[in-house]
Amino acid sequence: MGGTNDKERYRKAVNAMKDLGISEKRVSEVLKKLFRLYDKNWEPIEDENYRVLADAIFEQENEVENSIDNMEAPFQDELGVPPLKRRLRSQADVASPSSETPLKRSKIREADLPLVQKIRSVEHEATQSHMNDDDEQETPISPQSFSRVDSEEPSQLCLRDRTDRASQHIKSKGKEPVFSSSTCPGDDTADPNSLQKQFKEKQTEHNSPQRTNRLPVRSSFGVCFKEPKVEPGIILLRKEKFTNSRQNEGLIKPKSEPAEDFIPFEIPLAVMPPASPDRTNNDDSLRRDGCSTLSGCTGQVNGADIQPVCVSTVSVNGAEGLSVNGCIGRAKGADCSTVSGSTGQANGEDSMTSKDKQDGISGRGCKAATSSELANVPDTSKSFEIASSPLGEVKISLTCNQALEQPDFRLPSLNAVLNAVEDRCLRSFRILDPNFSMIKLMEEMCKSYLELSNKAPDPKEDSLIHLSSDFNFLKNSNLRKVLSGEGGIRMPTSLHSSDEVVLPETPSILLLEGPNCHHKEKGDGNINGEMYVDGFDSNSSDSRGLVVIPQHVSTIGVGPRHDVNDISKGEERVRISLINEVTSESFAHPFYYIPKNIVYQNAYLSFSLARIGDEDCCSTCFGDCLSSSIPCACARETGGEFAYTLEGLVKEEFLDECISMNRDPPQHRHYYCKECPLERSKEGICDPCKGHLVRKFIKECWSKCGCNMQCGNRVVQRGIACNLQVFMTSEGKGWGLRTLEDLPKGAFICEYVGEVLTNTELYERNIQSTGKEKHTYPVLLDADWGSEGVLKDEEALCLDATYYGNVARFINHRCSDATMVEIPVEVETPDHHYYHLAFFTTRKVDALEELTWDYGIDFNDHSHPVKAFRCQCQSKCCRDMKRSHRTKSRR
Ligand SMILES: C[S@@+](CC[C@H](N)C(=O)[O-])C[C@H]1O[C@@H](n2cnc3c(N)ncnc32)[C@H](O)[C@@H]1O
Repeated sequence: MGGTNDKERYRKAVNAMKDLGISEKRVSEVLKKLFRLYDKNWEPIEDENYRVLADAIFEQENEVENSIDNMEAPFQDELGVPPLKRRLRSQADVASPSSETPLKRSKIREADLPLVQKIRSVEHEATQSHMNDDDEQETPISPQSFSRVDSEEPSQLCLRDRTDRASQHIKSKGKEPVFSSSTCPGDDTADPNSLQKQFKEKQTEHNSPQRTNRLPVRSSFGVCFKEPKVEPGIILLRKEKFTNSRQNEGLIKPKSEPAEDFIPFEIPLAVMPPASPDRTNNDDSLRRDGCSTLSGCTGQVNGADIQPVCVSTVSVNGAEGLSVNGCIGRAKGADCSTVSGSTGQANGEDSMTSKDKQDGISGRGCKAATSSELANVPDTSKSFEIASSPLGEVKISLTCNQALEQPDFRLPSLNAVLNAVEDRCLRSFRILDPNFSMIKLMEEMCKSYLELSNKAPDPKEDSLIHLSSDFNFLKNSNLRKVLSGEGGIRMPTSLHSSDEVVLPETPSILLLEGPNCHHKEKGDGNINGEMYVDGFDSNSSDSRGLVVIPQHVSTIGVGPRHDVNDISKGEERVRISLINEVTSESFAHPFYYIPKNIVYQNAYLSFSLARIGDEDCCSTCFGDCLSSSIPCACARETGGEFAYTLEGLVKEEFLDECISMNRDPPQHRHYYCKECPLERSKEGICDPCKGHLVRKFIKECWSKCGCNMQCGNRVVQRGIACNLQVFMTSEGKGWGLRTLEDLPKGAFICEYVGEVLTNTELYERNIQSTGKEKHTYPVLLDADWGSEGVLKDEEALCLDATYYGNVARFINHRCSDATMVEIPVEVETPDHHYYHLAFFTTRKVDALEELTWDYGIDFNDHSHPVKAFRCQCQSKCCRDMKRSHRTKSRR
């Protein structure tokens, strides 16, 4: 058993199923069972163009889907069903009472009973055999354990049987129309040549929120994982080394497994150690001008496709000089060394892909290696191929450096990893499209990479992406953090207290510009012709990174592009331009411009009209409240007088009080929480509350008021009205905000906009920080924290403008005599737990003057583990003592 004949037949079966869009892995699993069932006899399996095989695969898939559909969410979690999809699924189920009931879904067609039953028997037998080698007795499975479906039920027709359809198709493949319109009314898949299309549609159907029945777990239909193939340059090692206990858990292991001699059933993915310079450069026996292939797999290569159980080195290509973690495809015409391991039995030709053969390079330069050479292959790093361009020239792989050697390391399934990433994306990047798929995204990346690498370089442009030949830098990089939604920095900052809070990072992966790109703090950033990415550690040999971006394009690598003529994308009433007259640094802030706050996830914000009592609105007012002789109810908050003048400025007295509070907080009243959310979120002992300034609020009219939008008591809600510009500061503060027009004292500039987070969410964002980030953008909405008993977490709110924010995220700090002061403003809700933080000028400000704000940092509090930044505010009253001493001594 396990001879060439078997291999050929196995391969044929795989190819036949491939035509139906079924992955080799799925085929292998089922084939293995059938093979046992039919006593290693191929005929019944091959009969009718593999009808039995197709039936069994589809049936098994139906069963898995059904059982998962019927599971409780926690179990679906374990299986990696994405929460969004789960939500959609349950909505769809509720919305469609007529859709399949769980009972119906769990049914199995009567016609298929014997086959399924038999397979189960075999599985059962094998399990028993696995559990107790001496126990050869078959435990009968009762037919009653399978429900029956009324095959006459019309509503079942469309839903039911891809099994039937596939079988019919197989029977008459290529000869006649298979799916008659009578099979399923409205079915447009009757085209005999479009089975692939049909399965694609199945997939769409699965992913569609409108779907009324089930959403699948990831399967070979749901997401097309790239089936592993042996590429030139892949070293195949023994699969035993890469199995782990988890994978084995689900396996049926009969006493003897002849089928495994030729069917690589167990490990679903190629495991590829990435190119290490040592290996590729020093080990000539394994490298021949481009690629080496070792095969040590017991399951082995036969022609074009293969091989789940492969361990490969890198395909290093000579031609383009590109290597992405060893995953760039072999350059055409490169030689190939093939090494056969002891049990693996590939010859050079067999291990070539079909494309290789087309290229006419099959076997050229291939040489055999011994199993001792194979054993010398360092095995410290493993990569899992995840996605690739259509022909496999570019691939993305995931590397687990040395992780596999760790005793506790458990190889997660790719499904679980992808689901986790998709979850993170849903949370962190607001990706709401249920069809969003990481795999597709990565495939697009491969395609784009390929396209760009094939494009003749424009001599005027230095714009091609240079990817590091070693992606190990991801280990330490911000890029990884950002892509995974992690990131942050511990720094002391709070608007107005010296409390240390943990702040999120700027996702500073980004991508410097053109040939001049450099990072000030990291030397010239150019190592081996590659540039540093902002935030990467120049001391680490791993720090080579991405350089994208041609000089003339203001864009970023991850996130949106920004229009330098209006970074607000037209979301504000005025345009907000951006300019850099100081450095060559491009604008590379990976944030989304939002003009209004948006809740991130758990923050509790309730804007119901019912909560606004008569005393908190002016429902009988008309026109402009400020023109009325008697102030309306909305002035109650400010002591019966409106805070704004008829000119729309904050009244001087009110403003001065707010300024004074900021300049000298100890002189003003503080609230002390019984249990401070800031302290509560820290680990260890919960320190007493350090106090929160009792602030003066402005209350604006709102929707329950009778006045109009031009009412003088609606200033902040009308949005930015003056001409602002984001500019590069000359003092080393990075980007800043300035006015392009003269402004009077008390003028509204903008509000601080960002994601509304709970204090815990902010804390969680930041415990994942790397501590290297340059800029941070959180503020606390803590004005009311101390006034209530014990604040629930969902009521302890913060704003974080790191990923989503408005122009205020560019406002720099200035100690004490800043040009702006922040004032809390109520608009939608009369209570103080959520409010808008609005900036007003503290004095007359001239055109082109920087707009600054006192963050309230206590630079002298040395208990802070990390200082926010070295203050460059240039104020005579600068509180950063070191900075001011240094400045004085230089004078
Ligand atoms: C809210 S951001 C302001 C915009 C920031 N300059 C930028 O380029 O994105 C706050 C960060 O700006 C920098 N910054 C703000 N004020 C500063 C000051 N007075 N001196 C030095 N750096 C300052 C610090 O890196 C701080 O973490």
